[in-house]
Amino acid sequence: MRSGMDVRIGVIGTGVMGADHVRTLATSVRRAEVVAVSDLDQERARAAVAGLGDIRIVEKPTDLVAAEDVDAVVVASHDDTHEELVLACLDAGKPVLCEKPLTPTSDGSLRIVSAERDLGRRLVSVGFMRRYDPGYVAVKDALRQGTVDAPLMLHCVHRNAEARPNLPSSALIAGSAIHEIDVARWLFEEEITRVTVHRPRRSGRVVGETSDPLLLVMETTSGVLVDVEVFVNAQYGYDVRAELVGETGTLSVDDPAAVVLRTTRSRSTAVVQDWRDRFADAYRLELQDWVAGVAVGQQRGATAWDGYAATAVAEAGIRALETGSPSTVHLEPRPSLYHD
Ligand SMILES: NC(=O)C1=CN([C@@H]2O[C@H](COP(=O)(O)OP(=O)(O)OC[C@H]3O[C@@H](n4cnc5c(N)ncnc54)[C@H](O)[C@@H]3O)[C@@H](O)[C@H]2O)C=CC1
Ligand SMILES: O=C1[C@@H](O)[C@H](O)[C@@H](O)[C@H](O)[C@H]1O
Repeated sequence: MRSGMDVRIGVIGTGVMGADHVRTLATSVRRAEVVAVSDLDQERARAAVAGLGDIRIVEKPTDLVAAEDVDAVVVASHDDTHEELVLACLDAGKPVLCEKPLTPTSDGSLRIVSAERDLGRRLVSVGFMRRYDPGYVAVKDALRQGTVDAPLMLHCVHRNAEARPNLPSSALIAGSAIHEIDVARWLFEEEITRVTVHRPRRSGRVVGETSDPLLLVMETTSGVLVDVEVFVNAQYGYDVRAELVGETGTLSVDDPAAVVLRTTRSRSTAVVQDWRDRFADAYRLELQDWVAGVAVGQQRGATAWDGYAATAVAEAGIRALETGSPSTVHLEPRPSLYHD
C-alpha cells in the first residue's frame, strides 16, 4: 500500500451489490478511489461506473486482481466464484472484501483459511455488514457493559418481500439466515454447536417448490438459544428484527424507520423494499472501515475464519432441513492467526 495515498480499489461483479458498493466507495468513503471494475456482463459494468468518473472496465477478473494500480479488491460476483477470486487475491498479496457467503461450502472456505494461514497474515474480510449496523452495534455494546446481564436467548425475524421462483430451500439458510448465524457468533463470541430446522405450513404465495418460511433453532457453546424465522416471500417488504433476552431485560433491534406518519386515526411507518435500504449505513460503514484498515495494513470486520464458521453452521442447517433432525456443527481447530 502506498503510504498516505488513497486506496485504489477494483470491484469484481457489478450486479445489485457490486454496483451499490462501487457507488458508495466512489461517493461516500474517505481515502477510497475505484480504479477498475470487472463483470462477465459488460453492459452491467458500464452501467455501474456511468457518471462516476474515470473507472476502467477490465474484461477478465483475474487481470483486475493482478493490475499494478489495484491495491485492494471487492468481490461481489456470484457465490460460486468467490473461492477462486479470493484465492487469486491472496496469491497477489492483496486485501480483499468478499461478499457473503465466503464460499458456498465449508471445504472451499477452509481452502481460503489454509492459504491465508500459509501467508501468515490476514487479508480477507467477509461482507457480514450487520456488524456495522448501528442497532446491532448498540446491542453488542450493551451486552458487553452487562446492561441485561447474561444472554439467554436471541429471537430473530428475517423477511424478504419476494424470492425468485424455485429458489432452493437451502438458500434460505445459506443466503439469508447466514447473517443471523454471523450475528449470533459475533454478539456472543462463541460458536454455534447444533442446528434444528422446522418447516411451518408453506406459504401459498411461494412460486415453485421453495419451502418457505423456515424456523431455525440454534444452540451456542454456553447454551444460548437462537431462533430465526426466515420468510423470503413475505410480500409486504423487507423486515429484519432481533430481540436479545438477558437475565434482567431485553435488547431489541428494529427497522430504523425515520418518519412516523400520523393521519386519520392511524400511526404508521414505512417498510423498506430490500436490504440496500435497510442496511445502507451498515454497508457504508463496513466499506469505510475496510478502506481505513487497508490504508494501515490491518484486516477489519469478519475474517476468513468467521466466513468458514458461518458456512459450516449453514451446512449443518441444510443437513437438518434435509433430514428433519437436529444436526451438529463440525468445525476444524481455529488457527492461531484468528485468535484475537
Ligand atoms: N451483504 C448482503 O447483504 C448481500 C450480499 N449479497 C451477495 O453479493 C453477491 C452478489 O449478489 P448480487 O449483487 O445480488 O447478484 P447479481 O446477480 O445482481 O450480481 C452478480 C454479478 O456478478 C457477475 N459475475 C458472475 N460471475 C462473475 C465472474 N466470474 N466474474 C465477474 N463477474 C461475474 C454477474 O454478471 C452479475 O452482474 C453474492 O455473493 C450475494 O450472496 C447479495 C445481496 C445482499
Ligand atoms: O444477503 C442478502 C440477500 O442475499 C438475502 O437474500 C437477504 O435475505 C438478506 O437479507 C440480504 O442481506
